[in-house]
Amino acid sequence: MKHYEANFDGLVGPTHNYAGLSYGNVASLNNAAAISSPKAAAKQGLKKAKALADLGLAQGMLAPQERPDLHTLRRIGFSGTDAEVLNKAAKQAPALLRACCSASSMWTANAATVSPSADTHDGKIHFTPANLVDKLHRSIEPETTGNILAATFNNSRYFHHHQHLPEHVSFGDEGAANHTRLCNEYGHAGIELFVYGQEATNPSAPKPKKYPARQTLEASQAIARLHQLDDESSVFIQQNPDVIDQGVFHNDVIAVGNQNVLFYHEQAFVDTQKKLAEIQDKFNGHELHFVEVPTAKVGIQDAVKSYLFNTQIVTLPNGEMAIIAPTNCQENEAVHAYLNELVTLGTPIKQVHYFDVKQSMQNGGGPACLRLRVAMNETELAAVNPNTLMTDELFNRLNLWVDKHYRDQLAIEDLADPQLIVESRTALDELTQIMKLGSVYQFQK
Ligand SMILES: NCCC[C@H](NC(=O)CCC(=O)O)C(=O)O
Repeated sequence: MKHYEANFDGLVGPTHNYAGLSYGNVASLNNAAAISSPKAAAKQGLKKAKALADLGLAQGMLAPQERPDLHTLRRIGFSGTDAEVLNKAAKQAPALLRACCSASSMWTANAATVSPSADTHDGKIHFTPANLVDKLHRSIEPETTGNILAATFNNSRYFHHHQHLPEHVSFGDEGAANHTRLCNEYGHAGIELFVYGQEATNPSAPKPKKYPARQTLEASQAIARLHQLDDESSVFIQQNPDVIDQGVFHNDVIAVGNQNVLFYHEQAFVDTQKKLAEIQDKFNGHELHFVEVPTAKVGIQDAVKSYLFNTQIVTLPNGEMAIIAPTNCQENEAVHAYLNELVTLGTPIKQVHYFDVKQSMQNGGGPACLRLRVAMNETELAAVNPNTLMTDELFNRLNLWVDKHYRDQLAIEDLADPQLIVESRTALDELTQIMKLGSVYQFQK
């Protein structure tokens, strides 16, 4: 039986914009009110996804969400026709309108946490959409995320879909961005690392002083229970609160793992040595590579700016590992030098491939934020909705679809344009036909 780790990238939605919505995410705040290009953003993402498929990797796409989110605007009291709802929100509550227009579902690392069948008791792949309660614009994603995941992984024999965790800060959950799996081979049982920012039920435990810790230990533990993971194969690690205060709002901004490699910054975790020993112990004596990047080589600011750790580490068909990095890593001297050195260090990582995903980077989302990993065997992969899997044909179709429906430029004021509702719905309706998703959006119900 063959095994894969598929990446499901989030297709950038037609309203991609820079609204400065994510306090604690330095890029989002720094680029607030900049003019975006939804068309360029979607094409950058598609190009990266297609390049990974061309490298021989299993690659899928996840549909974006309906924005502006008229359903939420109506829920909070704006009434009338769609255009009236939008106009009233733009005048009376522009900040709420901006929250209802974000294309943030593109960062599918935050769509859900996924545990492959080799790790779970019932032998199914488990999915729990992230509730994303820390940010208003993201907290409106989970229900539709659940619909899209169910339409993509649409076979109950292999895929178990859970509801998102209760919508309270005690259960703040940001999905796979705070979850890494280490294993020998993708098809073998692995250990799942859950990295959290704070303990909700223990006020004396360490937490950041300035920026929010979006993930709680309680949420991570709930996911491990739901996904039927063993204690022997789960490790809970606290993220260093000091680095959260320096802009590391998710663990995937400071660490990433693949198979038997954990690539992380010296300052990433609390109790690092103890936790590495626990990982080693639970890994049952198999060879592990802890690739630690010292502050002396790459400081936290450089890591946050370049997104050195928001890279994807992938295993190529020839067994070598490659790093999929944003071009921002090439442009940062210290980081570029580090990556050039890394491929010579004798770790399994032998190649670096750079991609321009700047439209996403300007909102704090790198290559790793743009993808949700799903480790699968060939039977499970064959059970995935085939119209979501990247092929030459899907790539061409989606590029034409973007050309037809997406704007070249979008300014914050444009979010009040009722025409954007029509454009966005027309595009998404056509997309659900291309990807054969059925009715996953509110406007289709
Ligand atoms: N995993 C990367 C997530 C990036 C995302 N940025 C945003 O939502 C920015 C949106 C804006 O500011 O317009 C976030 O912070 O959750």
